[in-house]
Amino acid sequence: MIPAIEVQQLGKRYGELVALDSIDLRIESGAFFALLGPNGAGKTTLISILAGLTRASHGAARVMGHDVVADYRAARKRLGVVPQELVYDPFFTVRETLVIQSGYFGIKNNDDWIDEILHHLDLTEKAHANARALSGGMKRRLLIAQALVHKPPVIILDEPTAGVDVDLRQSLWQFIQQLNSQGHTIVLTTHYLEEAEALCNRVAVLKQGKIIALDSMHNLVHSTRGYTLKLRLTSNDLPAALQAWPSKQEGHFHSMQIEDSADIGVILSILQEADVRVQDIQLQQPDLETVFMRLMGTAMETDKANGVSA
Ligand SMILES: Nc1ncnc2c1ncn2[C@@H]1O[C@H](COP(=O)(O)OP(=O)(O)OP(=O)(O)O)[C@@H](O)[C@H]1O
Repeated sequence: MIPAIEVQQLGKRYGELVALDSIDLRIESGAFFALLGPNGAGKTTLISILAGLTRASHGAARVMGHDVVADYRAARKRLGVVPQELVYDPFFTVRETLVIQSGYFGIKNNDDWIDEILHHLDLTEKAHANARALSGGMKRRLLIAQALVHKPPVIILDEPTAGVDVDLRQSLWQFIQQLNSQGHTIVLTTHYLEEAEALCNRVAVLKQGKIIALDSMHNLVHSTRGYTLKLRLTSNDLPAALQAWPSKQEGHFHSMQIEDSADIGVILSILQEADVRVQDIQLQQPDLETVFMRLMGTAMETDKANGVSA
């Protein structure tokens, strides 16, 4: 099957700065894909190249098999991008904006689909409101609607839920999941790692223009061994016998890294011997956030070893 997105040795420089460092990436059709990374990692640069807004310095990128430069129109038609920045045309109403956007893709009589999008994004009541009169969250919803007017098989959402309230977030994800189950490929960048973990089945992590992890969400999250044991104790300090244990203080809790469940018994018996009582105990499985933080730490250590400054 043709991959939804295929990127080969793709690089982008801004002067001396390497925003993308010869990356290879294949996103299968039908995936719900998370593109993660800290600020400045290169996510938006990659998206801009795919959307034809930025020219790569070298390498190739294809959307549904169409080269984003040589076959720009075909590639662009297959892609819907929700940009990170709130850009909108202040002169038009919500509905007019969507009709005009449909026109860019040569689509006439798009009313039924526009109504459906407006409904799912809870914008029906604002259909005749001027775009400039919308709240920030509503403007973001309009951007999402604009990206969907031509029913693109590949949808890229760059931080789509920034500034969107909890209720709408839920209904937005339901809609996006519905589109994914109908066969649309979804690529999501977000700093809300919980959202990415719940929704996406594959993930790439970018750091300083390089892909430092690429795997299924399940494999990536379970690549980290061990658990976090959180303890609230009657004493502020850990007993001497536990001082060397990998741990940190988080509010009232001591957060301890343990390898396996047998460690729990060891820790509890040390506490009992030291006459320290446990007021609250929580055991946390590794999650995407733990893995992400570790990956960022490892990448920094590798950079230091290679003499790269952060
Ligand atoms: N037009 C530009 N001119 C110069 N440098 C740029 C330009 N656009 C991006 N950069 C730089 O390229 C690097 C990658 O930026 P990019 O916006 O792709 O990161 P990002 O992963 O999307 O970050 P964020 O999570 O903050 O959105 C950054 O160091 C940024 O400063």
